Amino acid sequence: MATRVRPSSKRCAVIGGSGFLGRHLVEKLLDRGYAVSVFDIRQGYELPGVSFHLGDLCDKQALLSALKDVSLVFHCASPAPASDDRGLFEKVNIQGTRTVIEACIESGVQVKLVLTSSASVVFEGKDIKNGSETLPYAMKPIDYYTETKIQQEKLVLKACDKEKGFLTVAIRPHGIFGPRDPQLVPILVDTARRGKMKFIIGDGTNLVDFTFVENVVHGHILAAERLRPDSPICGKAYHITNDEPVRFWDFMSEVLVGLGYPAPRYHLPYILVYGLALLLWLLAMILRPLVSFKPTFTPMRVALAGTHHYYSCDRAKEDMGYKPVVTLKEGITRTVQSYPHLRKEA
Ligand SMILES: NC(=O)C1=CN([C@@H]2O[C@H](COP(=O)(O)OP(=O)(O)OC[C@H]3O[C@@H](n4cnc5c(N)ncnc54)[C@H](OP(=O)(O)O)[C@@H]3O)[C@@H](O)[C@H]2O)C=CC1
Ligand SMILES: CC(C)CCC[C@@H](C)[C@H]1CC[C@H]2C3=C(CC[C@]12C)[C@@]1(C)CCC(=O)C[C@@H]1CC3
Repeated sequence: MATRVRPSSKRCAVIGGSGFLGRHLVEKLLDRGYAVSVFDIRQGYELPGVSFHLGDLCDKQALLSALKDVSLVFHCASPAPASDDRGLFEKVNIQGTRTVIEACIESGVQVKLVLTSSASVVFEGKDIKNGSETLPYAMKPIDYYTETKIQQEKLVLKACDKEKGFLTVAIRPHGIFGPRDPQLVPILVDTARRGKMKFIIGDGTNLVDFTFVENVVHGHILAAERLRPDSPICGKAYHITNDEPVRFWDFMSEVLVGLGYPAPRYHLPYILVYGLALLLWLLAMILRPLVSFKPTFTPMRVALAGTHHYYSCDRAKEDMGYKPVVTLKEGITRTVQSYPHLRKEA
């Protein structure tokens, strides 16, 4: 009978480790003495202590070689929400996550899987104020990305099996920002440079969670280290936020002004902008075979910009001792400083 090697508890794998969150997670894991195997479709950087395994997470054989001798797996790979490609989301977030689960189970005796889910799995485009993890999954998710993140989270939590030694947990961050973020600040600045950030959608008082990337990393590592058969976190989902809901438009203004752009000033009714965004989106879908254009103000972005959506992280505080490690103010300062190339030229 073949003997199985018990994996080193200080070796872990980060699927999606070349991405924004993944790389921050890898850096913190290295600080904490872990050796890290990154699995991704691209190699984003080089670091001592990190081995890269390039491949698609839908390919089980490729995954199995990256998970060799690993007892802890973080899964934070996903296509970008802006890609709006239903087939790709289904393939990567649903089929790919099934493959990740199978590979984890086949690869080791005791394996822990920490999934990066999203707080958006309960968001339907209507106000959520201090939402807890007891909220039901969205019946009408706002886009394909969210639809497949729901399926992905369900798969991972359902797979938790203490008898088989396969332990899972899902972290639900919201609005991650920080140095090297490829979407929030770059899209915001691009919109400002094209002169489209003059307007506030709605009355501007809607509160939202924006979460500094290091707090999201902290939540992942706490979850990984507390994930044991006797722990209450097995098979559960946890909101990880900055615990400082902020007005969406105050946050945007602070980042814009920090980078030298004017803050938006004029108000437009939410329902009008949402209706226009929906029309444009439909038009883009119909014309897709002939011309390709990507509207900036998608229905999803307008819904996120014009409603309340902030979440309670009390469950993470109680079960994992979570507390944000970087304040919103400090997070914004560090983020703005990290983008000198996006500053408005004088
Ligand atoms: N950013 C945010 O505000 C939030 C993000 N999340 C979740 O956090 C996670 C990380 O997001 P973020 O760091 O922003 O995203 P990134 O796009 O920066 O990182 C994801 C990484 O996964 C890679 N990847 C995509 N498809 C595959 C595949 N088939 N096989 C292997 N690797 C793949 C990407 O490569 P490539 O770049 O080439 O596509 C990228 O390197 C995601 O699961 C996302 O859903 C949740 C809440 C909020
Ligand atoms: C054009 C402007 C109205 C908005 C510019 C900023 C937006 C690009 C971002 C504001 C809120 C962000 C957000 C996400 C992506 C970037 C924003 C839309 C997510 C959709 C990323 C993935 C998730 O899981 C949820 C996030 C919610 C907030």
